[in-house]
Formats: sequence, C-alpha cells, structure tokens
Amino acid sequence: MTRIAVNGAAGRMGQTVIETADDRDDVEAVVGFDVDDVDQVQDVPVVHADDVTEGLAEYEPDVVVDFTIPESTVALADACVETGTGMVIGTTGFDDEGFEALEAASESVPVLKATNFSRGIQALLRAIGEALQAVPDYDLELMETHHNQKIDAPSGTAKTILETVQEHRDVEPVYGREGHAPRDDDEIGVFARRAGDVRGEHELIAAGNDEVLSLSHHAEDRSVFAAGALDAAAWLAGQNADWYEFGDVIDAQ
Ligand SMILES: NC(=O)C1=CN([C@@H]2O[C@H](COP(=O)(O)OP(=O)(O)OC[C@H]3O[C@@H](n4cnc5c(N)ncnc54)[C@H](OP(=O)(O)O)[C@@H]3O)[C@@H](O)[C@H]2O)C=CC1
Ligand SMILES: O=C(O)C1=N[C@H](C(=O)O)C[C@H](O)C1
Repeated sequence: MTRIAVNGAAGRMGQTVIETADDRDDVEAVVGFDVDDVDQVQDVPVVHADDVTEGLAEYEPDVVVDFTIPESTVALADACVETGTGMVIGTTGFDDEGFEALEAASESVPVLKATNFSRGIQALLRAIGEALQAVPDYDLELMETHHNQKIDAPSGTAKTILETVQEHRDVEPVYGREGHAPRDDDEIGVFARRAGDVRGEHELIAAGNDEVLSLSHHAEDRSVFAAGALDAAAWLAGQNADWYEFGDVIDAQ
C-alpha cells in the first residue's frame, strides 16, 4: 500500500484524487495540504500549506501528488527533499526557473511530472511521430478547450503536443491569428478556448492534399487524470531519485 499526500487537496483535482484513492486498495491518502481553510477533505486531514514540511514528517507519505500552482509545487519540492518524499506533479504552467527547481529536486528524491495523466493522451503523443511521417508537408494546427476557471494557456498538454510535433517537424508556433496573417509553411497555429466546465479537449490536425487528419482526445471526467496520477504514485514509490515521466509508468506494465 502506497501512502500518498495530496497537495491542493481542496481543489478540483485534489478532491478527485482523494475520492479516487478511496476506491483503490493499492494507495491510501493519508494527508492533504492546501491554502484553503479546511480541516479535512472527505476523511483525510488537511494541513495548511505553510506547514507542509511538518505535515510530511508527521504523516510520512511515500509520495505527494500535486495539483496546485507552480509556486506551490516549487515550495513543496524543498519540503520533499528535506523529508525524502517522492513527487508526482500534475500542475502545469511552470516557467524555466520553476522547472529547473523541480529537476534539481529529482537529484535527491524521485520526481514524476506529466502535463496530462490520461492514458489516451499518452497514446496520442506516441501516434504523432508515425502520423507526421506519412504526411510530411501537411499544414498543422493545434487546438485545446478547457473550463472557464483554468489559469494557464495554452494548456500544459498542448505545450507537450507542440514539443512532440517539433521533434518531428521544424514548425514555429503562432498563438492565435488576427488581421492580415497569411500562413507560413513552417508554422503551427495554437489556439486555446475557455468555456463552461469542459474537462479538457485537445486536437492536432494535419491538412493537405484534399484531406484532413485529426488526432484528438477529450477527457470526460477528472477521474481519468486522478487514476493516472495514482498509478504513477504507486509506481514511483519503488523508484530511486531521478526524473520520470508518465510514459515510464505505462512502459513498465
Ligand atoms: N497533469 C494533469 O493530468 C492535470 C493537470 N491539471 C493541472 O493541475 C493544476 C490544478 O488544477 P485544478 O485542480 O483544476 O485547480 P484548483 O484551483 O481547483 O485547485 C488547486 C488547489 O490548490 C490550492 N493552492 C493554491 N496555492 C496553494 C499552495 N501554496 N499550497 C497548497 N495548495 C495551494 C488552491 O487553493 P485556492 O483555490 O484557495 O487558491 C486549490 O484548492 C493546474 O495547473 C492544472 O492545469 C489539472 C488536471 C489534470
Ligand atoms: O486545468 C485543467 O483542467 C487541465 N490541465 C492540464 C493541462 O494544462 O494540460 C491537463 C488537462 O487537460 C486538464
């Protein structure tokens, strides 16, 4: 049984992670952290984020699952290094400095970061290289849609899709278009929509030669991300200090 802590316990994803963990017998949520003034989420005690180091020392989780904001994740990394706790990071929107702080933590504790913990997105990422090989000169465009409370844009997943495309095609992102903006051959339009409570939709299209290829994914519920993050936590508990990705968990099956 892997003991997990949940950073951002009172948030949309934090609550879903705690709920999902409750239905499983390989993980147990033992403590949550949040800046919100809550004592517990479901039956899990919640400690204020200011006291995260003390909370980790008291409840001794193997791994912290983090869905918060970059500033919180970076502060959490220090506490994880101090207490020898592994990190599963779902938070998106890091700048270079934040990302480097997490990489530094992975020299002391196991750190697994993914912009999307759904297995479908992992499959989509793996399909990109093969698809682009068959349509080398088609126009590429990338779109994502999320709920109206999402802070960062484009989504972390869209950035990962873009990076994966760039491993196969030399394209430069153009974020939205306005006015006279004719398309260059080597550009990829990137578009972010925010509306309602859309859980997460991503689509990469490749168009040319009188056809349109669409690689798309939509999440129907946050529980898909929670399930993947918990699979990652159970797997990470047995790993040494290093940097890991969600693909490592899938490859290990
Ligand atoms: N990788 C993946 O598969 C997925 C990633 N995400 C990412 O996860 C992140 C969180 O998303 P979501 O759950 O929707 O966001 P929410 O805003 O619903 O939840 C974040 C929670 O963290 C709390 N919080 C803020 N600052 C701190 C802090 N310093 N310490 C501890 N907790 C803090 C927030 O409190 P308060 O509300 O008071 O600010 C809130 O309760 C986003 O970056 C999102 O993109 C989301 C879904 C899937
Ligand atoms: O904020 C969200 O909700 C989501 N964020 C992640 C992202 O930025 O890609 C993953 C998922 O799409 C939901």
